[in-house]
Amino acid sequence: MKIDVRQVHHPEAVRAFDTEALRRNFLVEDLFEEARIRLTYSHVERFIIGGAVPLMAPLALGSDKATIGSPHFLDRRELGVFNIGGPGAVTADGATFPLGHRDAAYVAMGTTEVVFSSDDPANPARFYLLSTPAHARYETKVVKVADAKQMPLGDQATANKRTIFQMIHPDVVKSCQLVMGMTQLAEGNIWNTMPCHVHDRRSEVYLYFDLADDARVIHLMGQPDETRHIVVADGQAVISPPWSIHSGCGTRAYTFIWGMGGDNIDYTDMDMVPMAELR
Ligand SMILES: O=C[C@H](O)[C@@H](O)CC(=O)C(=O)O
Ligand SMILES: [Zn+2]
Repeated sequence: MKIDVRQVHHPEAVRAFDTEALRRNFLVEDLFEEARIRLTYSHVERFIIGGAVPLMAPLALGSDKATIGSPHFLDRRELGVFNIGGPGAVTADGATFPLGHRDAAYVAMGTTEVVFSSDDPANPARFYLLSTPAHARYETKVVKVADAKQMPLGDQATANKRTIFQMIHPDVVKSCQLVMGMTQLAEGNIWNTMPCHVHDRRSEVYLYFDLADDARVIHLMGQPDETRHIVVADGQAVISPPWSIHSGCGTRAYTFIWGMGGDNIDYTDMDMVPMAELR
């Protein structure tokens, strides 16, 4: 198994990046390939960002000497799994956890075998994976989208009416540093996370999905006074370093999975950026 590696950058260096360099360093494309697990290792927060699309044969999550360096993927890590495809299951050390469309699972540190499967290869599961280093073993648990902590946000007038589903969150499941959930925009709404924020003590990854083939999200990144954009298609993820805003405007409504790691697990700990400071 080969893992694509992404380095970290000083924000002053990123100011000089052209479109191609921004995409090569911060956008994760081709996450979901049939019958494969694809992984990207980012030195930002040591996130591992992945996709698994099992067909007939289940797919086992292996480790990698060059990046992880432990015999098993989760020896010193925890894992969030979100199913954005058809019904499937994640099996952790022999215990099978069924995951329907948009359900999630938290997989505990110390799990030696993690296997992904689809119920029907004609309508395969699409598992989005986000992993961070961990220091303690908590409980592997399914979080059904119906059991998420829901938070309505935004307004139709500002085209940002949306629902936040907090799923891997201290109020729902215990984790070391991983905090994850999903944000669904209401029909006719296009903006996420605007007004925007930063949180220097935490990094974040956004995985955009539920976009038509010809729909795009114009994702905004960069320091608040040095913003850049990345044009994102369905099933692609953007890495947001601690110094970067993370916000987006779609050509129509979409859904995204956000995941954070870092110095605290307080979802509300954000430094709001005043509109007048954006450049
Ligand atoms: O730190 C929190 C994250 O950036 C997201 O949860 C924000 C988000 O989903 C939204 O405003 O739509
Ligand atoms: Zn954030």
